Amino acid sequence: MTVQLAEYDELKRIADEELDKAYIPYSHFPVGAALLSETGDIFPGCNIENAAFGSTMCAERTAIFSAIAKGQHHFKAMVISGRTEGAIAPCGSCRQVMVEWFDKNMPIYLTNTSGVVVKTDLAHLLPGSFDDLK
Ligand SMILES: O=c1ccn([C@H]2C[C@H](O)[C@@H](CO)O2)c(=O)[nH]1
Ligand SMILES: [Zn+2]
Repeated sequence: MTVQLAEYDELKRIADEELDKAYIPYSHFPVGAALLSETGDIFPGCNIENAAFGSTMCAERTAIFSAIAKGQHHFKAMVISGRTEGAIAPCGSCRQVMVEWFDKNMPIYLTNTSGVVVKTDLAHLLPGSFDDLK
């Protein structure tokens, strides 16, 4: 599965843009995501916190669930961004949700706003995952 450089650049731009949309009154830790569907549409996501901390939604799942709600089931790439020192890393819950929707080798780019980019996939992020359907 190939992702064009222009597609990556657009995903990265949107993931970075989402950092300013994150609702983070509790952690002050913004996360941005952008998901490219097979149809070429891009679904943005930011983290959205809640006073009941467990009701917080991560940026990655915001993007994935928004795409599903639009009827998209097939995806080509995801970019995640953080204002972190190194590359941002998705939490365990997000990795499990990704397994439900992404191919094991779909490119996932873990980035920050200082130029770090790590290209990975679910085979590396969640090896040996529980995966009933595939
Ligand atoms: O994969 C992750 C991990 C954490 N966060 C958010 C949740 C919370 O708002 C903040 C601190 O955990 O970062 C994400 O958006 N994605
Ligand atoms: Zn998460």
